[in-house]
Amino acid sequence: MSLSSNIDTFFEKINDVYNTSVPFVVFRKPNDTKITALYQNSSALYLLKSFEESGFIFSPFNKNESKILLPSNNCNKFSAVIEKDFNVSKIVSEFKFDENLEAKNQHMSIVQDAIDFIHTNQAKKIVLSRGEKVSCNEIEVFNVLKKMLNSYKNAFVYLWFHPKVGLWMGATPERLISIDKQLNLKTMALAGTQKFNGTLEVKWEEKELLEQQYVTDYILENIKDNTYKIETKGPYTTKAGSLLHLLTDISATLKAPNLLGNLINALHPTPAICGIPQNIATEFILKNENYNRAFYSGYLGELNINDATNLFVNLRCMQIKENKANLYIGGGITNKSIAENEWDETVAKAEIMKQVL
Ligand SMILES: C=C(O[C@@H]1C=C(C(=O)O)C=C[C@H]1O)C(=O)O
Repeated sequence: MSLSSNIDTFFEKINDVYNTSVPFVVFRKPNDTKITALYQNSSALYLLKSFEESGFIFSPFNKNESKILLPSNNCNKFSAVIEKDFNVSKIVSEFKFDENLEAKNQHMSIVQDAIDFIHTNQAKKIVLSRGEKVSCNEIEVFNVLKKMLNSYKNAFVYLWFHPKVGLWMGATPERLISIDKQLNLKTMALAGTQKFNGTLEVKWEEKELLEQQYVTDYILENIKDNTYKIETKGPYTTKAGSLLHLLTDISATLKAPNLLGNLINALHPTPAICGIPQNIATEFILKNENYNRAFYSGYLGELNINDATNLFVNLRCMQIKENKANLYIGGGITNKSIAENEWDETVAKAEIMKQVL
């Protein structure tokens, strides 16, 4: 059953849920004013068995690992409308982070290895990432969530918790796939990054144009067996917080409802977060990134809820443990990449989360 309440009651209720330590998720879709909470009536860990199930899915990056589901039939739901920005303290929490020379050298070194590997023509693009730990004096997760909701209106903003897994939150600009009752499908090719300096009228270099084109080509190739009426719009410049990306919107119609699982498996992981060719890029990532991506660059969202599916790629996200935030950030490497610029890109992406901590 879904209940609608006012926004203060909504946060009181979700705070109570959090205090009972049951699995839950709070989310708001891009450019929407509705915020929804879903919480389980036990602390069981449910793993997805089939893409025909209904609930909120939380999938790791690695395709071979289990996906977690908060199943609709074991969950309660409530929602509210956000009418205005939240009143949140403007005080930025005091924090230290380990953005030291060692982290920089380490990241630049694996980026350089990827550039060299790409020059051997075994891969065209590899997305490399890193984790960064931020220690705060205090993290009040619902306050952080409210800041994200205020600041990142065109992102999918969420807070996900499972007592057996941990607490994740993020504000992602990237839709993996949305499908409505009529089987109309929306996805996107998002890649290429530069800082926003007051205008969307910017020039993109060949490196960014190419790395984004790889994503568009891959998506079009991989949806074609299961869809028809494919249309594209773009690439155009889009803003995500203080960053700009290149975006191509892709729409189509799914041939039959039972093809959803095939389609998700055909899409994830796209070259926006993995690379080209997928198997070689995945192998390079798993072998060379010296940390576990876990749920970063996996996907999450509503699966078959009211006959609709809305999944997003888990980017601009962090895992919170007590007063530490573990940020996850990455970027696409091609033969035109420069290691130091790739480092700077991850620093800029980390800023998106540091701003709300
Ligand atoms: C990998 C990330 O972002 C992805 C990589 C981008 C890039 O390489 O320019 C841009 C947007 C996303 O597709 C991230 O935010 O961690």
